[in-house]
Amino acid sequence: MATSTTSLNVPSLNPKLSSSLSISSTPQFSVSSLNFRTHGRGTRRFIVLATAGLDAKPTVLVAEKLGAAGLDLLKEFANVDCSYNLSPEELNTKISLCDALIVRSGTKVSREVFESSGGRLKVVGRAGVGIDNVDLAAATEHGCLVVNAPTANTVAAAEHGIALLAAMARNVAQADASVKAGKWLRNKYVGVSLVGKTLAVMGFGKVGTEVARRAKGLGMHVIAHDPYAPADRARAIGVELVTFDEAIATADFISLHMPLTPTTSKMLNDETFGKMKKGVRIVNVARGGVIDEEALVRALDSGIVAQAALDVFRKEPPSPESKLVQHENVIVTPHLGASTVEAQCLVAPVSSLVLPLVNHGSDLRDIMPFHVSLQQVLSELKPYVILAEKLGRLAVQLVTGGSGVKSVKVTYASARAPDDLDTRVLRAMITKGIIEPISSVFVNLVNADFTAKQRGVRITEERIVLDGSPEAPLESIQVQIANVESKFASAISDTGEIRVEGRVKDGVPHLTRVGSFEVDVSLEGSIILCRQVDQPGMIGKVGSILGQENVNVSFMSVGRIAPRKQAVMAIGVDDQPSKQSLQRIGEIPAIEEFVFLKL
Ligand SMILES: NC(=O)c1ccc[n+]([C@@H]2O[C@H](COP(=O)([O-])OP(=O)(O)OC[C@H]3O[C@@H](n4cnc5c(N)ncnc54)[C@H](O)[C@@H]3O)[C@@H](O)[C@H]2O)c1
Ligand SMILES: O=C(O)[C@H](O)COP(=O)(O)O
Repeated sequence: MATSTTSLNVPSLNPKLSSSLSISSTPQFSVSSLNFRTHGRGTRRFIVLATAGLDAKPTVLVAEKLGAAGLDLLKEFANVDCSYNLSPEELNTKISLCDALIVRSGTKVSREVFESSGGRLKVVGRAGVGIDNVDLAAATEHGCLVVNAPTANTVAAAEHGIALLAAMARNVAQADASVKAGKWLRNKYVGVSLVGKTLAVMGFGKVGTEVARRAKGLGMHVIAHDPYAPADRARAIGVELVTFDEAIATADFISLHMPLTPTTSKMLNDETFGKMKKGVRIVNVARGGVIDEEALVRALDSGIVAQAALDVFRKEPPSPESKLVQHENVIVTPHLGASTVEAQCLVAPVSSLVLPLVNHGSDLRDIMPFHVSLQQVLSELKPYVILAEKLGRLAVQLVTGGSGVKSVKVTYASARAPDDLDTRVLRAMITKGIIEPISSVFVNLVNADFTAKQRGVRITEERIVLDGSPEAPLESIQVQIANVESKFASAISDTGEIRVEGRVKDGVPHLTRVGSFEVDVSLEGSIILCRQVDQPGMIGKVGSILGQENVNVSFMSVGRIAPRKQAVMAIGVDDQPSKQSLQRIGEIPAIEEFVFLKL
């Protein structure tokens, strides 16, 4: 019988997996091991799982340079095509001949790539953290798995942030260039000191935390802004969590470490630069898109921003004529945050994940820590899976910064017997909904529980067993987040938690409760929630503001405690209203609070 061999990166996939792999002692599998030398960190051992019965080696396209260890492993078990710097057209052509694709941040894995693959592409391996270059929705639609290495380059990115911070403060790059040009300008390149200065770390996740630790070692006063980070984690290393406005208004240095999401896109813009301390210095090793680059040039020219050090750009590579790149007070590096020998060694084994997923991706049971019938997920549970993710997404967007999401309770109401409904897929999707919008982690069925635990999020589940027909798997799903404040006070239930509840109606997920208010709005597009004093004409007023901007309203529903008392209006919109329209809605006298939520 022909034998092809696959390997599994046990440590980074799921720490529990080693136990589930003990099934591999069946005659179908043989297990051996492979050692990766990781510079300065000893040797890491990866289990290699040989699978009998698969005839052909998979073909893996490596579209960007991968560490030697990962490449060697791939070459042993797959046909490897290393083609770098492909144009989008070349990638689209090649992909139809490939089972897996490995990229870094430089390759755009667009919808066209998945469409061009004709169904052959099973896995995209991202040898690094950020997956904003992969169209995840298209990957899901095409049944393609995406895996990344979320922690492998954390230290490298943090070290690069600190390198840029110090180099910027002491004009290292400019001074180096001038000496090499034959000049000796000791008076021109007088720098500023770091000690005693306030550094605002924006995004207190993996990289942000490591930057904060190092900056404290340099004698800086470190504050951080992260709406979702728990204050106790910050306190533990002597960092104070503050609001966005406080962070930017008090900082001498700002270091950016949030993911690029619709909320963080162009977070630094004309308005926010205007609130900064004059002469602030900015470091960005996160993503270029979090800064409005034209606004940064204006802020540099006006002196609001004294200097900037940038590793990342909205478009990479940036145009060599870019005013920002050429600005004398800006130093730049070509997205080098993860580019250390050590980090590339650590991200390379992502290739060891790709191979088993190619071979077993159609039946995830082989690699999952639990057994779930994908058929069941795709048919019966599908709308509930979507509902679960969207409820998680809504709930986390209702949280105000400062307190951090730590305690999530999910309540399933169902007429099914407890052992007749496996809620683990739903829990994973709620975790995905809660964590993905606020982080660069890609949450899937395999890593959901581990990711939640790693971020200190405790998810508890409760079942309410209903009388009646068990034909539908679930009546409702409720998500509650405890011990947090909400940016929409009406989302807080009578017991003090943020509460959202949803149901599936005619196959479509609906939001049916916010806090103590009953609403009914289908979970498509985006949602505006308004609390108002119940009175005639409110739907018309809001509708006409949105209509003037050609924003299509898909659904409107009002839930009230009693006539003419407080009510919550939920408005489903297909398009994103402008800031001005949202502001006008907020200015309607009867509206007491409102929030815009993206699904
Ligand atoms: N330059 C590089 O080579 C390089 C290397 C590694 C990571 N990165 C990038 O750095 C960023 C951080 O990576 P990470 O691994 O620390 O991710 P992470 O998910 O661990 O941390 C991101 C943090 O940002 C926070 N956040 C989300 N929305 C926010 C907002 N609106 N305001 C403030 N904080 C917000 C999240 O709560 C989270 O704690 C990512 O964009 C990643 O792609 C770049
Ligand atoms: O998201 C990441 O992992 C970093 O931005 C590094 O990207 P790279 O793998 O292209 O260096």
